[in-house]
Amino acid sequence: MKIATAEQMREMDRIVIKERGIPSAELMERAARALTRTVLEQAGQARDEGERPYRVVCFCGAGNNGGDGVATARMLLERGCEVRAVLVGKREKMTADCREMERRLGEVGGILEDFEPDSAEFAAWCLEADVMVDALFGIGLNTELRGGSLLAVHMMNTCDIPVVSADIASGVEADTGHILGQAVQADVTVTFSMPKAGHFLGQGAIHTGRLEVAYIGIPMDLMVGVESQLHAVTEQDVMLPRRSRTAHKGDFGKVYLLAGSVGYTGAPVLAARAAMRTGAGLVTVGVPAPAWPVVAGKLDEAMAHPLPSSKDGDLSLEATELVQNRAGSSDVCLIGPGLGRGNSAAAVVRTLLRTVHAPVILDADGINALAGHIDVLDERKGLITILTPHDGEFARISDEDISGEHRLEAVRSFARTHGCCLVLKGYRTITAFPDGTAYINTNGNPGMAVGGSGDVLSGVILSLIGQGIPCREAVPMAVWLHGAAGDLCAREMGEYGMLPSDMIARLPQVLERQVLRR
Ligand SMILES: NC(=O)C1=CN([C@@H]2O[C@H](COP(=O)(O)OP(=O)(O)OC[C@H]3O[C@@H](n4cnc5c(N)ncnc54)[C@H](O)[C@@H]3O)[C@@H](O)[C@H]2O)[C@H](O)CC1
Ligand SMILES: [K+]
Repeated sequence: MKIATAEQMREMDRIVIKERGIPSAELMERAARALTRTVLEQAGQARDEGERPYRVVCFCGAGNNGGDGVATARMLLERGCEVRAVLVGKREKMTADCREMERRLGEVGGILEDFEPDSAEFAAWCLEADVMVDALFGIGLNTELRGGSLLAVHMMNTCDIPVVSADIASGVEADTGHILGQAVQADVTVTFSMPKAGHFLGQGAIHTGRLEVAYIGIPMDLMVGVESQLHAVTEQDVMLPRRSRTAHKGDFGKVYLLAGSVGYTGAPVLAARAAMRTGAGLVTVGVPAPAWPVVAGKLDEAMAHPLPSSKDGDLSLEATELVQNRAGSSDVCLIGPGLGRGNSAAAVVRTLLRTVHAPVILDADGINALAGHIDVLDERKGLITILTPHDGEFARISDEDISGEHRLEAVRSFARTHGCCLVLKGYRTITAFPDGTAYINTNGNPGMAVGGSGDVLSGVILSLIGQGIPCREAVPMAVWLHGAAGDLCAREMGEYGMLPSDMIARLPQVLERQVLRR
């Protein structure tokens, strides 16, 4: 799903209103309809309306986001709810559409009160509310919250009542996810037409809660025409091709893994199993000889072969030629899970990068082998290299600042500079390509933050690329599928006890749901 900037949204609105003849107030009505639906849904989840009508308080700013809130208040009133709409801001600053919505609210007997933060009566009324609507600021927010706005945010965040935000949680900067002073903690955000980067990046992602994207009638050609290099990956974006009835194993990729060492025998097993469970045709695993009996004993379908190793069990330089031959005759290679940080293993990795022309996925110690040798990656420009670091591994190979809202730019900049695909793992994993296109993942949970989880991801990527899915689709899809398997585990067994092997076991179900039926 494409992500739009605040500027692109404003431009779309301008064209719709000026050139397509849809009045701005009509867009606001449609936005309010979507908000109203979600507010009623939220209220209905907490209690049955039977005993007394739902009670909703709408905090409205003076801009058009506030206008959405005022229109929502009217719709809820018409639906029989008890509603109070309060203006948080100066009356003289109200936009024309916000004023128009106040007039329409008056027509059905409602009023837009001034927000009185010190009113005990208002506070007591709010405490009995079923839902709060946050319509203080949307994409127009440009300075830190102050005065009444801050107090309204504080009320919403401390009342323990579900909050529905209009467009974006107030206080979150739409293009960065940066918090301007303080921000509303929404339970649900209903955004209009297209999502914004602030819904997914930095603290903004946390403040957004569940995100709903409401279509409010902006003509499709305008949305399709938005030139965006930023995408959010959701279930609708993940489509796996249906398998040909006449297929054989050669059609689904011959993939090679160079992984494992003494003490790290689980990583190659998890990555190979994940590759198999994602549908790879033939999986071969090269493992240093001392670790080989353990790895081979756990893999039935994959073919594990022992490699020359040093006395301490690390891969030795003598393995180079053998590995080069295996890797060279494969469709794609994954190098690194559990490979260890020995000098000879790192040297073998670098030689492979210099000589193997197949796409290479570097994970864990495969990435560490680039520390101080980033030129090896640069020299591969033109050949596909995919790096899947977590923050620590990324820090070892780059000087980029990955804190908060800098994360997206850091990943993009690295992918651009080094001509690779970079997957920075973590909450809202980001995948970037050399042309600046980036994908933000939207699923997953903290139960996935455990050793072995990354090995599963690299195995899924390996498998999809081996099956011929272009890198640009395969990598963001793999990240989402990995997250979906994790979410399924969390639902079934909780975030504490789930293991990477449980995620592998659920990959088949997750994949099957995404297969194109036509
Ligand atoms: N995109 C659409 O299709 C539609 C958008 N709608 C809604 O309109 C808002 C954007 O409205 P806008 O009036 O441009 O901005 P805001 O309401 O977000 O902000 C109002 C105004 O406030 C000033 N301001 C900014 N920061 C502060 C601050 N910290 N303190 C005080 N004042 C501040 C600034 O001048 C802003 O211009 C969009 O998000 C949607 O919710 C339509 O209703 C439907 C169509
Ligand atoms: K808002």
